[in-house]
Amino acid sequence: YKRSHHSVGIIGAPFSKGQPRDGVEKGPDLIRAAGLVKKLKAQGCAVKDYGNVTFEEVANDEPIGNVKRPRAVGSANQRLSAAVHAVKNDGHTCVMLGGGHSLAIGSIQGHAAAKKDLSVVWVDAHADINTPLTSPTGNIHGQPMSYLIHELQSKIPVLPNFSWIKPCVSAKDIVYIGLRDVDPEEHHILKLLGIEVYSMTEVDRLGIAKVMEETCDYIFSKVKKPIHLSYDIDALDPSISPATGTPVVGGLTYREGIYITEHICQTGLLSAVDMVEVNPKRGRTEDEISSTVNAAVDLIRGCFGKLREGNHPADYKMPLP
Ligand SMILES: N[C@H]1CN[C@H](C(=O)O)[C@@H]1CCC[B-](O)(O)O
Ligand SMILES: [Mn+2]
Ligand SMILES: [Mn+2]
Repeated sequence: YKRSHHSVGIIGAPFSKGQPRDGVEKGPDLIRAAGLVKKLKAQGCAVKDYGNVTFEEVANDEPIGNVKRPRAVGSANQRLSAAVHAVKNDGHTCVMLGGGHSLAIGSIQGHAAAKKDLSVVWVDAHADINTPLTSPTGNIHGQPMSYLIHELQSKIPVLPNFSWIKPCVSAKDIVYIGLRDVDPEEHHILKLLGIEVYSMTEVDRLGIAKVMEETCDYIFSKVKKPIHLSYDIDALDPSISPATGTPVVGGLTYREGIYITEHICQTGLLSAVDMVEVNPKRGRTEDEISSTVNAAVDLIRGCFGKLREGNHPADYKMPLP
């Protein structure tokens, strides 16, 4: 039984403007209300909740090209980046509760500011790697990776409130798991950059255990880097997590989703995790909302040592008669 002490810093990022559906800003407080802090403490973690980042209102945030809400998204991510950097400087593993996936821009940027070279494991039905010029919708939650990857910077136009972003991830340090709805332009980018992808086809073909074994072999084949796990709740099958903005059938089972976090945890290299795209307004019933929120909580608990075999404190002593 591997004993390791987890120190967790939680940041709420109630932000929805990287995508068109209201409600995703409710994610952080819903996940807290489901008992995340108490449950992490109960499994032996030290937990500090840094509260929610406050985001400035941006008026007249007209699209640039087809890119929607660029000024609000750039400003929000600059604030989030500073908050994540501070949590890392305090020595915690950072948990960023979204909010939409555009927030990965600030989360990864702030993480890289503190830890330099990162490996990124992106668990998602989608690649979120459109550039502002390839995006079919202009929604920035489909683009966050493009602003972060060194090899794509020649393809990124200047955007207001985006000039603070410094590309910080190399294509070779990225692994995708769960892809099943990738735009043609994104597919071209993934192939062009030779990015490691375990789509749902590979999950079916190899099984999740082999996917995780190969993922870790791949990211550790060179020097071991701190892991940034960016988990979009829509990676899970909509039968488990329907309350999300862009659900896609044929997703990860609850068990596969948890296996991913258990496996990442045992590497001992998890340094930051995003849990994004929980949107209560996309749940048709309370049960759909609670199933989605509880899955998010359980995935985070798996990141910090919760095992399905059970756990017990290292210093546990059986009661004596
Ligand atoms: N249908 C996908 C694929 N590409 C689209 C886009 O770029 O707007 C959608 C993005 C989902 C973002 B999400 O993964 O953060 O939910
Ligand atoms: Mn997604
Ligand atoms: Mn996403």
